Amino acid sequence: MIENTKNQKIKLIGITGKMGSGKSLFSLFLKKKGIPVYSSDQRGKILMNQVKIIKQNVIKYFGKDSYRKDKINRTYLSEIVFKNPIALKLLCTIVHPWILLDFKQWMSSIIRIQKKILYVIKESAILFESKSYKECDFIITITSPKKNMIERIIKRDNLNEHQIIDRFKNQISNKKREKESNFVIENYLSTYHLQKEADRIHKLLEKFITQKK
Ligand SMILES: CC(C)(COP(=O)(O)OP(=O)(O)OC[C@H]1O[C@@H](n2cnc3c(N)ncnc32)[C@H](O)[C@@H]1O)[C@@H](O)C(=O)NCCC(=O)NCCS
Ligand SMILES: Nc1ncnc2c1ncn2[C@@H]1O[C@H](COP(=O)(O)OP(=O)(O)OP(=O)(O)O)[C@@H](O)[C@H]1O
Repeated sequence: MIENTKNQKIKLIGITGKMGSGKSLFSLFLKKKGIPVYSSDQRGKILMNQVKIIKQNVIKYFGKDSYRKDKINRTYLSEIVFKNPIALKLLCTIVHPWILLDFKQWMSSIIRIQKKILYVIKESAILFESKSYKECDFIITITSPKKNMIERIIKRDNLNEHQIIDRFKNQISNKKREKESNFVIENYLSTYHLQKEADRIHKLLEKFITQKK
């Protein structure tokens, strides 16, 4: 929970789920309602391109090929880290402190600009693994059948099934996520259905938050 300048409390909602579960789409539906969304994936990659120390460390430990034309070489790094948990941990150690700092700065700017919002969203595939869940007031897990997730990622990204499975192996089980979550959204129907679920959760959150004040 974060306090704005008027001592109003803004709740932090964590949205998580395995790769391709639909957490970005779910967050987008809430964003369209005016809810600020911080995407850890997106910001992580921007920071890897922009922050000099990250760049220096990534090159130091993973080699010059980690960057191509000054941009992070996602294919090269993915091939290394998603096959090797120790390498992934090292990359996370380099990048995550910067994501945490960036999130704090983002939050401060939201508090300055937005006076009326009740909650903000932090979207992260690794909300639990990174321990960020501890700062959240409510946690939403998006789940999908494995088959659907794989189909969607193949359609969206230039990845094959083996590469997708390698990433899944580095993510905690849905059982563990669900245990710590306030809401679990099953995304196995249409995107229209997911949108309706986002509407329902938005109303519930508004109700809970205003009741607790
Ligand atoms: C290796 C990188 C460059 C690959 O980039 P790419 O564009 O292919 O993937 P992207 O970052 O969009 O992530 C896509 C999905 O991969 C999975 N994934 C990414 N990082 C991790 C991780 N550290 N642990 C487990 N799964 C991960 C998530 O499901 C994520 O949503 C990138 O994933 C990376 O730098 N990851 C480590 C830093 C990190 O943890 N960032 C925040 C992720 S929430
Ligand atoms: N119910 C659905 N029906 C059809 N397509 C869907 C559905 N839900 C999500 N998608 C699509 O599947 C893809 C993956 O969804 P999304 O990007 O939201 O997943 P994610 O959990 O954020 O994945 P990642 O961790 O890789 O970022 C997107 O192209 C999205 O538009």
